[in-house]
Amino acid sequence: MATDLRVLRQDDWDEWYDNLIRAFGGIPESAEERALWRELTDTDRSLGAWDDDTCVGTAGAFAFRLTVPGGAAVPAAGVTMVSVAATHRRRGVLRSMMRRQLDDVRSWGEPLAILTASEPEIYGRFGYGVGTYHVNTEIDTTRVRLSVPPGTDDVRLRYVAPAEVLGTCEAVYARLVPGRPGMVARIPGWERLGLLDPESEREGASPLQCVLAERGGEAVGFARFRIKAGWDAAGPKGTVVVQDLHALDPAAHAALWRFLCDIDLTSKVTARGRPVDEAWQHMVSDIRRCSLLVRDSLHVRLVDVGAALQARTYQAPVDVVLDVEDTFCPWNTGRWRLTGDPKGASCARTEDSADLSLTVRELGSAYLGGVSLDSLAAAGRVHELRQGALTEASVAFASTVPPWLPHGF
Ligand SMILES: CC(=O)SCCNC(=O)CCNC(=O)[C@H](O)C(C)(C)COP(=O)(O)OP(=O)(O)OC[C@H]1O[C@@H](n2cnc3c(N)ncnc32)[C@H](O)[C@@H]1OP(=O)(O)O
Repeated sequence: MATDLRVLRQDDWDEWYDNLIRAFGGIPESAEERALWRELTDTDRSLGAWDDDTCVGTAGAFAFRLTVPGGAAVPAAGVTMVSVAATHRRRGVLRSMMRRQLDDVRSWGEPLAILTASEPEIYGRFGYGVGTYHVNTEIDTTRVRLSVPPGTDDVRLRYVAPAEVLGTCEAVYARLVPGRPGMVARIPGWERLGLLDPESEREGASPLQCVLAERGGEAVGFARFRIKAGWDAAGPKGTVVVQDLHALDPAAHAALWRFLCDIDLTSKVTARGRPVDEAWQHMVSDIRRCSLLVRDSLHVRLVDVGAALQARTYQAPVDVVLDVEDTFCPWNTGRWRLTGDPKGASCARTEDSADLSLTVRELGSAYLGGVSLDSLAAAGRVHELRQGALTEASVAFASTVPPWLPHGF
């Protein structure tokens, strides 16, 4: 049975989206959320697989700009809304969509494709590597106290209605994007996702609350969170469920975390998807009382190896020949000379002998500077062909600021 793969038409969106929702369990979203995803869907960049008149496969690609080491905002297809009907699974529908999609991304001139995976096992075969990790945490605030840096008490916190200060919060977010590899500049409408607050998804917690951090009347950070009240025989046992927290400086960061850890009638703070290097981890009195679960986050695929590698900078001088294997996108296969430093880079095809050999998947993992080539080599996934090349490249590819993607998509 052959399915027909075609670009999504506006009129087909409802059936297309229903296939996606069903593949994720079939629980309908609120009307507001559905309408927002419809608005955010770029139909010209989306694919549907059809069996006669029935939609059996979906895949989209947001037109993102991704911050890479050095601060450039590089076009990256944000692969999303991937699903195949359970009636048609494991017959190659996903593979056909990934084939068409990566060909499209290449034709659009976007050097990168990125995604957050429902299951990490799916996308490696298509050349994606895990490029960022994040931390989920649960802090026992009955036992943990924060030692905060100087200036924390100068930060003023106030409750505000989340929608009223959306523009202010977005301005804070926008200032952070260039400084952190892995962050994505907002596309229009995306900011409203952060305000979606259907009661059905709160799991008994309060409506969304927002606290703005200010210094001298200027916004320097914000936190959005919910409170899940709870009691047992010994008294209050509420949980603070953090949704977003962004701060422009260490004092604002500390003020917001101290506030969240200190709310009366709560004994726990939970936060998902936080950066691996977040400063609060070094302020707490007892790190063992803060469970830290590290998870894969952004999966990165170099669609155009040369353009991608020269779009970022390198934290130390590097001059290496990479022998790249890319079975799914063979236009990348071959030897590439990468020359770079903290100011810029060039990457072009070469006939020179190789210093390192690896697949495009390892390049995707190392690309944002959060996974070291050295550790990939220790796993047998990168091979050193010239002595010293591995250390040289590992040091150069690393990023002082670990990459972080603050949200899924
Ligand atoms: C970026 C995102 O949107 S992530 C969201 C992904 N979607 C979901 O998880 C929703 C539920 N799952 C599904 O809709 C489907 O099962 C999909 C999309 C994951 C897979 O679709 P299928 O059409 O069954 O995949 P297809 O038949 O093309 O498989 C291609 C290869 O991937 C493998 N594969 C597919 N799904 C999985 C999986 N969940 N885990 C491990 N391997 C998988 C297949 O075995 C096959 O391997 P091979 O190349 O070695 O033969």
